[in-house]
Amino acid sequence: MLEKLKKSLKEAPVIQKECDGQTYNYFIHPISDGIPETDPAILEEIADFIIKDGKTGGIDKIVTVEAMGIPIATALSLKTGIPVSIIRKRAYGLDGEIELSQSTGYSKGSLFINGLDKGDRILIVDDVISTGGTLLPLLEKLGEAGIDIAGVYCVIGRGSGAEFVKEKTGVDVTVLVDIDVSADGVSVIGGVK
Ligand SMILES: O=P(O)(O)OC[C@H]1O[C@H](OP(=O)(O)OP(=O)(O)O)[C@H](O)[C@@H]1O
Ligand code: HPA
Repeated sequence: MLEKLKKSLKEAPVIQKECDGQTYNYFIHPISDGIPETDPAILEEIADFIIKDGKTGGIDKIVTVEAMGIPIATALSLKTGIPVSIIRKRAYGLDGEIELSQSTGYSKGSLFINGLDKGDRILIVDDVISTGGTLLPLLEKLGEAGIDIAGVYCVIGRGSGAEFVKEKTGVDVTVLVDIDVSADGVSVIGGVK
């Protein structure tokens, strides 16, 4: 299961990023960074797994976060015919736009939700969950806006972000592959069976 993804993760280089006086071991992989290039067979493995998992029925929109959720959401959209809505890092000033603050282990910024309506039933997909500092505020804002979450998939999980989000929101985050990242590289430590 997801063998191409797992094999490629073990080959991912790691660099150090500094944020708030802390060093973050940042892995570089086609799914999380588009570098060196993305094998469509890996995108297909991911989309096929999510579809087989059975939560795409009755969904109005696949929702993802700019930038690296986009290829995953697009692969899923092409296979299911479900449209994609993208949470962007820039403001548009449209009526009903919702801003939220995002923090990762290496960055801070704002995200802007547009194009989702109260009562929409959505599936969220993203490339990575690490601290949960992106997904937690996003789920909170979507909840306040009356959006119905059918499922959340993060392809790569590192650290305890998924558990943190579950504890704070009650929402289950399905992580396809769990990894450990050190300055020496990436190891695959678990994931969906
Ligand atoms: O659990 P967290 O610590 O929040 O990390 C996960 C987030 O980090 C990356 O976003 P980034 O803003 O770097 O976006 P990118 O897709 O543009 O690389 C990734 O796409 C997730 O959204
Ligand atoms: O280490 C990382 N690499 C790529 N994307 C990420 N998003 C959170 N952590 C990471």
